[in-house]
Amino acid sequence: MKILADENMPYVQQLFGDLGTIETVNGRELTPEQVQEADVLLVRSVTKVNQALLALNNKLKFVGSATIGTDHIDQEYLASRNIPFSNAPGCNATAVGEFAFIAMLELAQRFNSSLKGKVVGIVGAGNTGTAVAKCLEAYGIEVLLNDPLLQQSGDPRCFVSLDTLIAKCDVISLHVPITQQGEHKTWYLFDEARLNTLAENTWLLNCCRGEVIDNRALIKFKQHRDDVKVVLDVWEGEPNPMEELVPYIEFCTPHIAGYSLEGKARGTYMLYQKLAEVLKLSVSKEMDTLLPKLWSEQLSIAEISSERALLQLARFVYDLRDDDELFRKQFLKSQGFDQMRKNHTHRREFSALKVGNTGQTNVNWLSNLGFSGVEL
Ligand SMILES: NC(=O)C1=CN([C@@H]2O[C@H](COP(=O)(O)OP(=O)(O)OC[C@H]3O[C@@H](n4cnc5c(N)ncnc54)[C@H](O)[C@@H]3O)[C@@H](O)[C@H]2O)C=CC1
Ligand SMILES: O=C(O)C(=O)[C@H](O)COP(=O)(O)O
Repeated sequence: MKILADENMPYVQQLFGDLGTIETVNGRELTPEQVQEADVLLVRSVTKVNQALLALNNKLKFVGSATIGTDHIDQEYLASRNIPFSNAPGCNATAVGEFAFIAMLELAQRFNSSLKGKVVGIVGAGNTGTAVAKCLEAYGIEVLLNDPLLQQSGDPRCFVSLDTLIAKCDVISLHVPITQQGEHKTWYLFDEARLNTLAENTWLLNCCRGEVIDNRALIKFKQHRDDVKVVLDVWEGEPNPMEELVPYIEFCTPHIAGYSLEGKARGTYMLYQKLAEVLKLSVSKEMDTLLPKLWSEQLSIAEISSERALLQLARFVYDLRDDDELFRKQFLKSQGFDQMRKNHTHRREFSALKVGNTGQTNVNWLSNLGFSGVEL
């Protein structure tokens, strides 16, 4: 069996090695000729899987995408050819949640403000949006949710309209899939008109898909609204963000909010489980055996005395400033955006850090934030 896998997918050899021959490929440049002989195709978000890509292949038994988003997959076409497909829902939700939380702490530090006391609005309350809310609520932040689809489906949480969220929130974090049709389409959800409704001093974060914000309109908006601060992990026209936009953005990253080691491993592992199901094989491998041990056995914390101390702890896990600095140096170089993604050192999730309480004060809330080993 020939298994074609994106070169940026960790643990493919360990999980799929027994099942066939693995060939790794650059997912962004994959051609129909390369796919021709594949029995299994494992991709990430940069590969458009459609009729054009699969035109020469008549033996494909499974397509898997180790991602949450599925906008790069023509699922209708796969179904028409009876090719089973699976993505990896939720695989990197914790990574995105922690990324957005850390970015908010960084904004607070940069603008001599405090995250504590702000109201945060989450647009899209699925896996990633809920993961952000979990971090914020552990830290005692008030969160408002907007998700008309979940609201209509009877989700028992409390929801507000997007207009109310914009009016009431100091911080807005976007977590919707990209959709181009229907009543709740998200393409340019934040267009010029909506950007102009943002309250003074709003912080806006986009960790979902670039086109949820009209990036040209954002440039125009920022030219006269320096009070609004923006964090972008995703960009319209990836891998080529608009050059004029970058100077207006506080923290720039190349679509790596979901790049925790655990998140990527979970993505590959979920595809392994799905392929085993499709091929009727038993699942013989455990995900936990893939990951390196806990990152630090013990970090004893007397107290987190201030938001600054919390940011120090967060930076110990992931220092967003490093990626931002590299992004500004690299994004205009040929392949700069993709090289940064390819070479990204996977950060660990909070759960990889074992935090010990010295008993002097109550730091139990850190376990709600996701850290391991906090004594209760
Ligand atoms: N930057 C990154 O590295 C990553 C980006 N993503 C992106 O984030 C998106 C969301 O991921 P998840 O939360 O896991 O997906 P999910 O499917 O669990 O949740 C998305 C939520 O958005 C809601 N929604 C859809 N249209 C909406 C609208 N117009 N207004 C408000 N809510 C709306 C849906 O009802 C759903 O509850 C993915 O589709 C993907 O595009 C996901 C993972 C990593
Ligand atoms: O899961 C998703 O959806 C994402 O956006 C991915 O985390 C992005 O990573 P790649 O699949 O492009 O490596």
